[in-house]
Amino acid sequence: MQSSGLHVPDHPIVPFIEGDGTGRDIWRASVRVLDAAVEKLYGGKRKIEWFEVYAGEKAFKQFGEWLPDDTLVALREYLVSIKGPLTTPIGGGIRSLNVALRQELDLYVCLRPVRHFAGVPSPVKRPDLVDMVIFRENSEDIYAGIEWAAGTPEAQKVIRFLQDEMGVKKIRFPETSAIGIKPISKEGTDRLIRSAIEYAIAHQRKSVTIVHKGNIMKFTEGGFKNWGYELAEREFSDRVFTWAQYDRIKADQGATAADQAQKDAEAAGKIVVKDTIADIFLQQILTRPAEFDVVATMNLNGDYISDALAAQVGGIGIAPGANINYVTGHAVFEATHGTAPKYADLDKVNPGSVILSGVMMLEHLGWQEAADAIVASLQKTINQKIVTYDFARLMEGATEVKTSEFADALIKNL
Ligand SMILES: NC(=O)C1=CN([C@@H]2O[C@H](COP(=O)(O)OP(=O)(O)OC[C@H]3O[C@@H](n4cnc5c(N)ncnc54)[C@H](OP(=O)(O)O)[C@@H]3O)[C@@H](O)[C@H]2O)C=CC1
Ligand SMILES: O=C(O)CCC(=O)C(=O)O
Ligand SMILES: [Mg+2]
Repeated sequence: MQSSGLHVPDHPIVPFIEGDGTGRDIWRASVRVLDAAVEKLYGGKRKIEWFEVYAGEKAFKQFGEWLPDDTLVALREYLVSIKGPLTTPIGGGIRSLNVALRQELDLYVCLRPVRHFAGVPSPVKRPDLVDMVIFRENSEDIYAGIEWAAGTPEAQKVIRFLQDEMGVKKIRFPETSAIGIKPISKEGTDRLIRSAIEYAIAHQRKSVTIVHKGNIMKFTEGGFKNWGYELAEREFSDRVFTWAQYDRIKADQGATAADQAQKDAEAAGKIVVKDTIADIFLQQILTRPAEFDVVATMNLNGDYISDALAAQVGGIGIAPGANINYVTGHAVFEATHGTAPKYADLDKVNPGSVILSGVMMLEHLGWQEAADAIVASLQKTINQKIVTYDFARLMEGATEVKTSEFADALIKNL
């Protein structure tokens, strides 16, 4: 990583974590597709040197540790890596290894593009109108896992502090409450919103929508919204038009003038930075998806929104993502879905999400030709109605194939 960006050798060493559950089936299939595309496009001049590193159940079985230090050393050293999903137990046990990796490497953006591939079955009438890119803040929020279990001395201590020293009277059942903390900072918000706007500029996107619940959580989610607008106007004044500006023009000169100012800004190619409260956003992505483009939001909202939006374009079997620190160059590519344990080792699930995460990785490396070839092959394979169970159950006349066979079809269609 240099100030001009990533400099990628022709044979980069890329660490991978296979993942738990269905991760095993998916990784085996995905790596073949990625290698085949690179081989086909660059004829041996370029090649990824895969380096297995361990996390999750495989690491615990082999080394007695869920996230060995060596894994973190490798991910830091080699900058760009890819992983399968890792299991997080519910209500106890280890904390999320996925979150730990994001925190350890300070991967502050979770980038999840959502687009439709023609022919993929969807629950909505116009899935083709969904073309959004989620920028999910990845290091803060209630998601950071700062919480204490009900009945523990720690929870009691925090509750007593809140009641005795902060005058809090709103904890309904103080004796039996668990307590969680939701840190949202200006720095965290600034770097996320900056990345979202820079992406929107680089990819000629029309708008960035800040999604928050700032009417209720005024200082955390409301802070995110306000800091977002301030950052947009401070750092991108000649490239954006914000709804905060709109409101000021409306207050001074009336609604017609504000409308005209936005129209003029759009005609000049400026990016509209707007905001939406999270509950109505979840309705509007279904009813008016074409109005949303880049979406910038906090960690928990982003988690929910990414699965919801994935459903609109065919589900979690085709939902890629990346965890990125744009300053250090560290990036860990991973699917939006989890380990789907009931399907583990059946060679059944859709490897599309990890393969498309690999496509994002190839783009990140600047190997655009190989990335494009995989996307074209995926579209061709879907056109042939060769799909895994998740699509087959919703498509007429589909040929249902296994994970490995889907990879075979993709390679054939490259
Ligand atoms: N980044 C990560 O590593 C993530 C890890 N997780 C972890 O994964 C575990 C399981 O979580 P869970 O909530 O069940 O969510 P999952 O995403 O693992 O699975 C939920 C459902 O999504 C569908 N699905 C998932 N993956 C695929 C695929 N590749 N192809 C087709 N369909 C798929 C299946 O639906 P159906 O049954 O309808 O066919 C599955 O039952 C948890 O421990 C969770 O913490 C969760 C999310 C991300
Ligand atoms: O860490 C986990 O187990 C879940 C993570 C998750 O759902 C996500 O990042 O989308
Ligand atoms: Mg999730």
